[in-house]
Parts: sequence; C-alpha cells; structure tokens
Amino acid sequence: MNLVESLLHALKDHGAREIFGIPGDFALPYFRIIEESEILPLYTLSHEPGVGFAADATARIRGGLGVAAVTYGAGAFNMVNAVAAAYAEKSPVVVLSGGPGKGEASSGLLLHHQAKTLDSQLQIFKEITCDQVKLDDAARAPADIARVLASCLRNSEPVYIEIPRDMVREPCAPVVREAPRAIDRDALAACVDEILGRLDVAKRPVLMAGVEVRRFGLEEKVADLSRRLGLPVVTSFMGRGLLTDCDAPLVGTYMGVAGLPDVTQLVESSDGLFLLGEIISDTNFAVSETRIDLRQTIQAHNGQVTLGYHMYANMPLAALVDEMLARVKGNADKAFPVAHYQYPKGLVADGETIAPTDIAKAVNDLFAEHGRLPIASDIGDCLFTAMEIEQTALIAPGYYATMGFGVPAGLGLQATSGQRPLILVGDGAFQMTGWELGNCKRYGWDPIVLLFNNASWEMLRTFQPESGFNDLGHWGFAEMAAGLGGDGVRVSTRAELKAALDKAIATRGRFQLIEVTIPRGVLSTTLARFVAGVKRISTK
Ligand SMILES: Cc1ncc(Cc2c([C@H](C)O)sc(CCOP(=O)(O)OP(=O)(O)O)c2C)c(N)n1
Ligand SMILES: [Mg+2]
Repeated sequence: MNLVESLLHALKDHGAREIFGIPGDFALPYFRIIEESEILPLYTLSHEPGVGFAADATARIRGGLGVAAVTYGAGAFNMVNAVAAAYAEKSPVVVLSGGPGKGEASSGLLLHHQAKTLDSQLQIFKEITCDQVKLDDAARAPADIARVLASCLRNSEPVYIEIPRDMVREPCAPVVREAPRAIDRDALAACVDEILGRLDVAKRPVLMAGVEVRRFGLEEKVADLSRRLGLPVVTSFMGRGLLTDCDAPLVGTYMGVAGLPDVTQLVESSDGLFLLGEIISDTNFAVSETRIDLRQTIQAHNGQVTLGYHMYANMPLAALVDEMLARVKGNADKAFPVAHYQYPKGLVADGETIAPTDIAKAVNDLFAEHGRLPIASDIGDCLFTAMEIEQTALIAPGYYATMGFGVPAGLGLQATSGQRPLILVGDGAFQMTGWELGNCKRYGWDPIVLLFNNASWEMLRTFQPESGFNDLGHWGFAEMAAGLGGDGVRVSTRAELKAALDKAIATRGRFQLIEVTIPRGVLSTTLARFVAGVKRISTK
C-alpha cells in the first residue's frame, strides 16, 4: 500500500465518507490515487471556499469527518475562511493539501504558489486547526496520521495534512487508530456529583444544548438525560435544529431580545442554567435582555466542565453524559410541560408582496404537506427567517457568521446524506458561492434554493441605513439557473411563491432556484426583533 492509500483507508476508518476538492499540480499525484483507488468518492467543485463549506457540512449533518482536498498555496489559502469557520464552530474537517516535494524544496528557487516561505501555509493553518502534519517520512506517517485524526475527532476541530508530491507512492504501513485517552474516573464522578447537586437545589434549572451535542453524536442521550432530570431544554441560536427528532422537552431556541419572550424569560431567570456543548459566543449570549451571569452557570464544553470557580479538565462531553445517565435512573416524576410553539402557517396565496415571514409560512405549509426537508442556510435575514420555520435539521454558521456557506453546504448535505436539502441564501451571499449549483448536474444533486433577493446587504443596512454601498441592484438570478443546469423562477407575490414551491417539490433531478423578490427594508419578524432589541440594550 502507498502512503496516500494508507491515508485514505484511515480517513474512512475514522468516519470520512467522501472528499470534496480542487486539484493543482502539487495535488495531481494524490488526486490521481484518490480517483483510481475508489476508497472514498471524490466530488470536485468550482472554488475552494465551496470545497471547505461542503466538507464542513458533511461533518455537521452526518457526524464523522469532513474532508477538503486542495493544492498548495493558491488552493489552500483560498479555503482559509471556510476552515476558520469550521474551527470556530467545532466542525471536524480534515484539510488535505498537496505540497512541494523534498527535492524541489531544496532547489534554491522560489516555487510557484509559495507565499513567504515554503512553510508559511503550515504556519497559517496552525491558527485554524487543532493538529497538523507534513507527511515527509513514510515510516512515521502511520503514527502521525493516527495522531492527527484522533485529535480531529477528540476536539471536533479541523486538522491539516500536507502531502509532499514526491511522497504519494512511497510504500506505507496501514494506520492503526490511537487508543482513546484514559479518563480520571474519580474526577468524573466528583464532577457529576457537583453538577447533579447544583441542579437539585435549583428552583428553575434549564438545559441548553449546544453544537457539541451534535458533533459528538449525543442528541438521543441528551434527550434521555433531560427527561430523567425533568429539565426543560432550549437550544442556542447556533444549536437550532438540534434534538429535532428526539423525544426531548424542547421549549425552543434562546435568542435573547430577538427570541420568543417566554424562552428568553425561562433562560434568563434560571438559577441552574446547564450549558451542554455550548459555544459561549456573542451571537448566542450577547443579546440577552438581562445579562446572564455566566459564572453562575454550569458549562460543559471544549472537553472541560466549569461550575462557578471550579474547573474540571479532561472531561469529554460523551463521558460526562454517559456518567450522568448512569447516575440518574428513570424519568423524573415531574415531566416538564412543553407548550409547543405554533410556527407561522397558512400563507395567503394572494397578490401581496413577499416578506421573509411569508417565506417561513410557505415552507411550513410545504413541510406539513410533503414532510420536512433538512435546511442549509447562509447568514443574513434568511437565517433569522429559519428561526420561524418548523424545527428541522439545520446547518448554518450561526456564530462565525460567514457568508457563502449556504449553497455549498446544501450540496455537501445532499452528497453525504442523500437527502434533498432546502437551501436558504441571500442575494449577497449567493453572489459569492451560489454558482456551485453548476456542479449539481454532474452529481445528480437537486436542492431547492430559496434566494432572498432584497437587492441589498440588508443586515448591514439595518445597522447603517445611511450607506449607499449596501445597494446591490437587481441581478437576474432566475434567468441564470438554466445555464447552470437547473430551473429558475422569480416570484414577487405570495401566490407566485406558493406555486413555485409546489412546482419545485414536485420536480426531481434538477436544482430548483426560486428567486424571491423582497421589497427594500422588509425584514423577518425575528431580525426586526433582533435589531430593535440590540438598539434597546445598547442604549441602556
Ligand atoms: C464572507 C463574508 N463577507 C462579509 C460579511 C459581512 C456581512 C454580514 C455580517 C453581519 O458580518 S451580513 C452581510 C450582508 C449579507 O447580504 P445578503 O446575503 O444579501 O443577506 P441579507 O440581505 O439578508 O443581509 C455582510 C456583507 C460576512 N459575514 N461574510
Ligand atoms: Mg440581501
């Protein structure tokens, strides 16, 4: 077996199911082995940001590793933002990059694609990955690969593997997975004692489930734990979509001033807030109506637990949840009453113009009739609108908040899960990576794309209305769909929107782009609440 085959088998053994990539001359040798070995399917896309977002999406929706394969320099540097998003949002993406061979590295010449030094790329990726290796020694490679892939899964963060192009066919032994790290059982027991003790004395305990619950495959267990503890469950903005198909007392999504008042009140008045797998970020917590004293919360994330001023290190989330389940038998006698929020439905299919909340109604009506679809959302008002759509699997960069994620992530979702996705994207974000839809035909993907066209960087305009640079003008996105291999339609009334969705759900085998014209300045209910709330608390 050669070095790349050994790497590919290891990736598959650690949970990778496909590779997204764009080659280059430094990468052609390893791409050739990927294609010829057929160990993992290879999907090439058109721009490396899309490669990174698609790989990230597969890890988020399926669990296991996402894999993004690029060439040295221009390719890898083009993907830095997408890998940074994966790092910030705890997504286990493996970055494979071709690299200069040992011989050429000592040629004394500056190499094409080289930035500062030949190691600049490795240095830059050290900032957005939790482990790295350059495979320049075939004898050491199996152990290095095992270490890096174990880091990726243990931390649920990206890692970087550089493959010198003269190493790809070096004979290489198979990779043996690293043994799981030992856990101090006494410390784990003490930690669980303290958590249960805090929850027991709390009068209004609440469990907030964060993205690590999905990343470590714990949704069913956390739903079971919440029932046993009799805790109401909320998700954060980033955690939206978690626990959708689990039997959990899920009250809703906490969004502070932008969210549903009863959910906001439940969380902000809690005297026992248990943050499980949560990213403690501004998008999750900065818009609190009443400041949450995080020191009074129980925080379990990043492999450690913090209660007030106590910190327990090396507490993997899975081990913590398992230990709590082992200690808490049977469901609580007091089941938390869950008043299921009634999402907006019953779109009036008339000649009125379309507001984002009308889109949510139309989608909820579609889900009621045809079943729910998983959602890949970009950022912008489309993501705020997603909060008004029925709970369903949702992947979106709710914390890192990069544009361009939506379309490639939807393609990655369909490639890895086989499910048809609903993609929500604004016109500004579509201008960045929407063209990846041109790859659907080759691979048989057929997402339904709802393009929120307000001809504006509208989120920015809400904060700085005086700036003219937020005007984008109208692009004819619908007309471009046919050239990309799909069907496109522009809709400006609610009746047209309903008809377009009915046609889209009935059409398979071609992507369906619905360009929704939204009048200038018309926001979703959620974004309007967010903007008003931010303005209110910033003047306090
Ligand atoms: C890659 C990238 N570039 C720039 C931004 C800044 C930014 C926003 C965040 C605040 O940083 S929101 C926004 C406008 C989005 O426009 P569109 O996709 O049309 O959505 P909508 O009209 O609903 O706002 C920009 C440019 C970003 N988040 N990501
Ligand atoms: Mg816009």
